[in-house]
Amino acid sequence: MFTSKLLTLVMVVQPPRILLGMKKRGFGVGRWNGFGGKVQTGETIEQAAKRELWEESGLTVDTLQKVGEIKFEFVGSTEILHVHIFRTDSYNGEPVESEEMRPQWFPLENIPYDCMWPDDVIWLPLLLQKKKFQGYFKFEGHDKILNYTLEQVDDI
Ligand SMILES: Nc1nc(NC2CC2)cc(N2CCN(C3COC3)CC2)n1
Repeated sequence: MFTSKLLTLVMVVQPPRILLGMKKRGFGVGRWNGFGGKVQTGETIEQAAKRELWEESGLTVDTLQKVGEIKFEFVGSTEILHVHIFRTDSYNGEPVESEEMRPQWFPLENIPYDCMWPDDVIWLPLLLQKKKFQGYFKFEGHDKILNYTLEQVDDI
């Protein structure tokens, strides 16, 4: 019996650069990532994505583009992480460090994949090409991908 945990992830992309945050604590600490977190009762997934982006980076956005969904399974756990992934090219404010994240701009030609979750190098290029995708990754621990599926979709 698997349970599903709804999570959000927002990638702020302003070619030729992408905004990432260094996770300072908790799940994924020490890795660069987009901004996101849990979906609270009574909010939509998109509202949660905007809230978490603001809480973690200080940025507000008018619109988010839904670009993908990825489910993550971990050997030995019955909890599936169901991550809804969004992209935005425009935002208001300036990025500020939070308790959770230290934001930094990176050139799209030099994304620090070695210091990100191992799945990112597989799906992030699709996001950057403005493709929509659906995926499933099975992890052993936090560093090893045992297997995965990733398909482009017309609607997500
Ligand atoms: N890029 C990327 N990869 C992931 N891979 C799976 C872990 C193997 C997960 C992931 N997120 C799930 C965790 N979420 C945290 C913020 O509060 C919870 C951010 C988005 N983000």
